[in-house]
Amino acid sequence: MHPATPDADTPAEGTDPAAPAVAARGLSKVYGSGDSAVRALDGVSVDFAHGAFTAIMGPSGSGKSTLMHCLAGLDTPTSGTVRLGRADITGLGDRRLTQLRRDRIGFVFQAFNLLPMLTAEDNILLPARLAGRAPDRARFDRVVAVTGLADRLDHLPAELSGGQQQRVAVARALLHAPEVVYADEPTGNLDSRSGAEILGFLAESARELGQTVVMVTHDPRAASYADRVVFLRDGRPADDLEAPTAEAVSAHLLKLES
Ligand SMILES: Nc1ncnc2c1ncn2[C@@H]1O[C@H](COP(=O)(O)OP(=O)(O)OP(=O)(O)O)[C@@H](O)[C@H]1O
Repeated sequence: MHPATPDADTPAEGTDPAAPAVAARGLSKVYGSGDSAVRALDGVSVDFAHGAFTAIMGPSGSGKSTLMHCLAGLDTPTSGTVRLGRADITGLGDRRLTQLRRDRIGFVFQAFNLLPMLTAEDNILLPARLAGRAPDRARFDRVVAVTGLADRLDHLPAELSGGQQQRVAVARALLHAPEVVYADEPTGNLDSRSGAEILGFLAESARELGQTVVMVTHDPRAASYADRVVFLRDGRPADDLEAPTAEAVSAHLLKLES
């Protein structure tokens, strides 16, 4: 299905299909001050296109998590701006940021953060219920179909494999058609088969649901599922690779680490 098709995925207010889904301009982040100051990001400008699946990679300490946290409104940059669609999210207060994360962003982290006493279905629906939104049934059915969870909906997390639990977390993140899904090492706790499944779902959600996905990973094989890899070094974009293969990603990483 084409991302621009007007249906349950109608973009939220403030989006502009012609503009990037997310744009960072001159983003810097300094932790601490004086002699102990660490410049985690050093003037990062990068765009993430609508419906693209992008991996962020780079050596340890290169600023990947800091960049993702600033893009997602979980951390405040020292300078520079982040736009989500047309909206500049830098400088928003805590309340507005919390609301924006809830309404317009989805998160998939390494720890699945499912509630053990709720079924898969109730876990997927929980954020919508907490936000007081009536869940969109058509969207729910589509997301459940994409994540292959139809016959697992009444299971508790403890009755699901790690891969299935992570699929529930992905479905939960995708349900409200967020403008962007941020995934931080989403396969870190999974065996390679379950990891491949989750990456397949993220890639499919970009292709079939028009979902913008930004993923931090250390794994060249994981990055090869993305449409593009942005490499960081010392808090700065160092390289950009389209249609990555695991081999090409490894070669770029080796070059960056040398
Ligand atoms: N809260 C913090 N206080 C001080 N320094 C920090 C903080 N968070 C990160 N840093 C520093 O900022 C730099 C970038 O960290 P960041 O976690 O973004 O890197 P990363 O590329 O995600 O690393 P890794 O691959 O090891 O997870 C590092 O030097 C780190 O030590």
